[in-house]
Amino acid sequence: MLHDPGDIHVPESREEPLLFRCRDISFSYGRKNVLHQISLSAGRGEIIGLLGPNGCGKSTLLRCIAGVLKSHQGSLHYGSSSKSGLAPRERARHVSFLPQHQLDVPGITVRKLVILGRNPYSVTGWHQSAEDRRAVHQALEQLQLLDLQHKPLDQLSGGERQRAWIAMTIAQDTPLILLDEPVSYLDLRHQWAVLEVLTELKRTMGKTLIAVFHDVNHAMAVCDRVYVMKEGRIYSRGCPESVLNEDCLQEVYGVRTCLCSVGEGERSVVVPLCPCKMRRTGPSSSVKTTTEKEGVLS
Ligand SMILES: Nc1ncnc2c1ncn2[C@@H]1O[C@H](COP(=O)(O)OP(=O)(O)OP(=O)(O)O)[C@@H](O)[C@H]1O
Repeated sequence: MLHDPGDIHVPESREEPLLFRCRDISFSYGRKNVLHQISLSAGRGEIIGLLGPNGCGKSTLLRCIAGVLKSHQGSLHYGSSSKSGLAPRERARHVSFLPQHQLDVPGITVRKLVILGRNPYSVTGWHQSAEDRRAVHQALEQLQLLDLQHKPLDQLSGGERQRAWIAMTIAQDTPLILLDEPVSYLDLRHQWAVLEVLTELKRTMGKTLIAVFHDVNHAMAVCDRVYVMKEGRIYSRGCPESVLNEDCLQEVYGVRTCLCSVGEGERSVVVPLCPCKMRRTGPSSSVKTTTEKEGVLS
């Protein structure tokens, strides 16, 4: 059962001006219908999370929003312009998009990759303006890549490469930034460092971000609103704390979870309850926590 009123055209009540909205987007790959009448909006300075199980259509939706795929039905608006009203170069000044998988660019250095993000602004070939240099330096600094900027991309680890692509996307300096699983290859420290960068982009520069997350706790921590998808439809949407509850996660992912408060109760985290095979079965269990192994627990 779908919980989302957006599927039946209920307008969202929003106080801030909308930066982006799409209405009734549908998309098929050949005969395979993947998106069914999706409506979504994003205000200025909002982080929107797209969540849902593998194959539910998140990347396809993001690619439709980016204009990489042309939806068969529905409308897209960036600010007051309809998507069809924007030339590709103009659109690239409005929307940047980091896909889930990137092409190999043999031999290119990190810095040169990030400079490519400035392409929509170049008027005289490859000459870089002071603004280009500032944006490139800032993106490299934000993604902690200054030390790696002259290294070829193909000599970096997967996570370093991911940060370089995010830096390129940020250097494009667009009001709307679309990110498909931006932290999927990153270690714990860099995951949270990148999430911090996304929050800063919103807070200090008023950027609007729409990002796919697989980790519901990432969405819980940084998103103002989330859209949870199931089988090509919006199942539920709203603020993360109210949407990402046990019932929703059970229904959408088929996983039992428990919502816990952390700190002084200012933040909620989702803890998946392990399936029976992994569950400890009592004192005879061979699985022990680190503290138990060290004999800290009696
Ligand atoms: N180029 C393509 N041609 C045909 N079918 C495709 C193509 N790309 C994706 N699909 C199918 O469309 C559906 C949605 O795919 P999509 O990549 O949008 O899902 P997703 O929610 O982003 O999944 P994941 O979490 O695994 O990245 C899937 O069933 C997938 O097999």
